[in-house]
Amino acid sequence: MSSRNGIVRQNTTKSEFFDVCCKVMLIGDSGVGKTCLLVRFKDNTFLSGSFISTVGIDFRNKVVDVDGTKVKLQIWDTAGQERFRSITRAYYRDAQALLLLYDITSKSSFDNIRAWLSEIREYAQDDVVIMLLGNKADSTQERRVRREDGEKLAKDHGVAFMETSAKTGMNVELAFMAIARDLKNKQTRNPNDPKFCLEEYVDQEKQKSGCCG
Ligand SMILES: Nc1nc2c(ncn2[C@@H]2O[C@H](COP(=O)(O)OP(=O)(O)OP(=O)(O)O)[C@@H](O)[C@H]2O)c(=O)[nH]1
Repeated sequence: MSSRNGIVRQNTTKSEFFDVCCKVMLIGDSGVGKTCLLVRFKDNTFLSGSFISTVGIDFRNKVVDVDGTKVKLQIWDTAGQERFRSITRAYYRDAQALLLLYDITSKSSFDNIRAWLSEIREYAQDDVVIMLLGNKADSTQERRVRREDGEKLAKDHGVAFMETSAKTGMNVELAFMAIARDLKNKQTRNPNDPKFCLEEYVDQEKQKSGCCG
């Protein structure tokens, strides 16, 4: 253990020092791309080929740097299938952030977002950070959900939004890094520091990168 800027730096393995640790959960219907998004972020690769559904719950760690603070993201990848719902519900309470995914080529996965949001309200912490992601943005020919509809839904529920592609990597780093920044600020902010606004930050970063998502 070591100390930096008044924050106790901890480690679980020699190569994995961190200052703050946050639990992030990936949720959404089966097949929307939760596992692929996580693998893209963690290993910068795309899992193509046959689709193997997650059974129950799985997790991976990644330590990222936010303005010199090492943030350990413990990312829980949940099974989207209904039959595993009682298992995943049990993990909601510990999550500080939720990445809620739909698939832009699947109208039903988008329509189910309202039900997912109700579930979040019921089982997650009141101050949980939520980001809505419209994944598979590379599949332009098969698109069934307009970006504007995703934006509107997110706005109606006061959550940040972006479209992503686990296949091309579009916005994947941005989504996780924005969450890491928000959670780091929550844990290390002095009472007089200005509040961090995730939605504003995401909009600024999307404009900077010139990316439409
Ligand atoms: N074109 C495209 N395909 C994707 C993308 N992300 C995932 N896929 C494909 O979608 C299928 C499902 O992806 P998964 O990541 O396994 O989906 P999941 O949400 O984890 O599914 P469950 O584990 O059942 O909840 C796979 O065949 C992936 O190759 C993407 O960004 N673009």
